[in-house]
Amino acid sequence: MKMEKIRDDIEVPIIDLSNRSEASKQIIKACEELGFFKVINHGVPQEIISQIEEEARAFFSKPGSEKMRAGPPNPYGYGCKNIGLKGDVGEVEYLLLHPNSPFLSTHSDHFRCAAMGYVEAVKKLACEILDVMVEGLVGPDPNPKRSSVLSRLIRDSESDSILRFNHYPPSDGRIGFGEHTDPQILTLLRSNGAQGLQISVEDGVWVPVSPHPHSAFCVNVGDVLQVMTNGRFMSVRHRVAVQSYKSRMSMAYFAAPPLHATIGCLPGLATAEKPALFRSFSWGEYKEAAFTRRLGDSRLNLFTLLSQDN
Ligand SMILES: C=C1C[C@]23C[C@@]1(O)CC[C@H]2[C@@]12CC[C@H](O)[C@@](C)(C(=O)O1)[C@H]2[C@@H]3C(=O)O
Ligand SMILES: O=C(O)CCC(=O)C(=O)O
Ligand SMILES: [Fe+2]
Repeated sequence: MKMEKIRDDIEVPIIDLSNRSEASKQIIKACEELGFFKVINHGVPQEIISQIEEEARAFFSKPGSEKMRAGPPNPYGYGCKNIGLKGDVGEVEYLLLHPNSPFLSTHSDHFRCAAMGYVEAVKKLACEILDVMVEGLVGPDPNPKRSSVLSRLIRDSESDSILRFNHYPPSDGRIGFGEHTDPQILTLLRSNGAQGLQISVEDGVWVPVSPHPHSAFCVNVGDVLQVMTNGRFMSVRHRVAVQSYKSRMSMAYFAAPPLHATIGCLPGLATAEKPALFRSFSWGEYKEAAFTRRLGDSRLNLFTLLSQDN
């Protein structure tokens, strides 16, 4: 068995969004070094968070037979232990929702309202973080078309963003969600006080992400953002292994472009010294590659421009 090491001397940085110019520098640094950071003073009302957390708790406390009625996840719906379609398993049950999908209509009005309210609020936050990132990457730009180059993809009415609720039982360290990268642009995660999320800083070396202070969101770079920043930002492998008598609940908003959007390096980030690392593709093409593979498979290498290595 591969030897593993846990490093608890590294902390995911906490970034205060109320100071935009400082936040911009800190976000760039975090995305280059760890691919993960937490945000506070993010503007998402606590009431909106509490409402959806309460609905999620109520959903997971229903009897199995009732939850099964919201499944199987093909790809949206309720799932238990099986993750994706290629045989990956973990100590987790989950609900995967596409906010534009009719699947939401199988839930109560309460649930639907709370989920839609939450999605609107986290979408706004994701867009703000992406605008701050672009500012840090290319400097302030009075042209809104250029400064919103990333957030526009998320605001688009055809954006393929999804919402995931995870519920992990108490455990002695078993794998709840195996190691993987998130395929989309950016992930915004909230969790209850039970720890379990770990990020990989090098092969076999894991950094636990401490349960976020009550008000924080944990944010991570997805594969698409790695491509759009020409590898400057890192889509980092992470996993969940709960070691607690408490169960862990998490909610992840995966901010994604529309299926037809073309994904390529942002203007100015590929240069003669650092040519584009990846070929362009549509999000639909990438998603198909992602969703037909194992959880831990690397997908970005399918789009790497190999000629650069030769
Ligand atoms: C095994 C898989 C589950 C996943 C689709 C995939 O084929 C590979 C990527 C997985 C992942 C990880 C991040 C998100 O939780 C997720 C919803 C996503 O977009 O990609 C899951 C997919 C899933 O659970 O269906
Ligand atoms: O539950 C968590 O903390 C993380 C889950 C995750 O990585 C995912 O849903 O992609
Ligand atoms: Fe993830």
